Amino acid sequence: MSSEPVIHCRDVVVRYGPVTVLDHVSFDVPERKTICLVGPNGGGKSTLLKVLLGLVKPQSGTVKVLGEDPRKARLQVGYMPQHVQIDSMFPIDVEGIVRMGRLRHGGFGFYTKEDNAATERALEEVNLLDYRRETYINLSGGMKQRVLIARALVNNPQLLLLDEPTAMVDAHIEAKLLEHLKSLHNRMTIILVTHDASFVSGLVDEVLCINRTAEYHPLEKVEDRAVQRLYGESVKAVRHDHHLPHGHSHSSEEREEPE
Ligand SMILES: Nc1ncnc2c1ncn2[C@@H]1O[C@H](COP(=O)(O)OP(=O)(O)OP(=O)(O)O)[C@@H](O)[C@H]1O
Repeated sequence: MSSEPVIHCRDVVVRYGPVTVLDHVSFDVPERKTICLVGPNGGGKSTLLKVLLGLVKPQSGTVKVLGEDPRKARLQVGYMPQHVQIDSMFPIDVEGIVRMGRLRHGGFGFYTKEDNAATERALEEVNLLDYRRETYINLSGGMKQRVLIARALVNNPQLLLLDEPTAMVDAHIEAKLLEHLKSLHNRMTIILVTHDASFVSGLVDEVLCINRTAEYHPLEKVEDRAVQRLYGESVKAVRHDHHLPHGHSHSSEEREEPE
């Protein structure tokens, strides 16, 4: 592979009406790095992910994903959103959710054999093949999260974007997700947004702090007080010790998880 960065942003400006959300943001992400995005609420993290997905077009600046315009690179980018709105009157199964990741722009219609095989592989990867016919909305937070990861992986992407992947799960599920991300680390470039930065210990190569601007900080620097003032409390939690805090919990709804 070439040494071209997987992500290249130069002087990217995004405004919503009169409000500048990203102000001359410039950074590169080299191949097979795992980068954590941290920053205060409203700092522009989700907007930056949308720019990388080609969903938000900057007013100015250059964005290249895998050397292309983000919209062209879209099929090589896996995306796990924070939430998926599923109407409870529309009982889509696990397989249906994952297969959605195979939809091409304007390509509604029948799924091919390849689509079905890719769906199966992705479900196997997250160990949920036996749950393929279960109704998605009935699953626990941790299982839903794994289904969404399978959907993000279904095109065997070169770049994986995860928006708050631990937002709805308990500490033991976090630990499993961490192990899974470590296993993907050698295969693809990973960008993850998190408020729960203790989760990323031992996984991320660098932290990209976003607060209207973007700045890389090596892990050891983000505990610096000046950095914390700029980018908020979330930065504080990035540590090198590789344990998850005991009793740390986001939800009590978990049911027994398949290993
Ligand atoms: N579609 C939109 N129209 C107008 N303003 C928006 C839109 N999307 C986001 N914003 C505003 O842009 C700013 C940045 O939002 P963004 O969601 O990117 O931040 P964030 O860092 O992801 O925040 P959080 O940590 O709370 O998820 C916020 O002030 C938000 O209210």
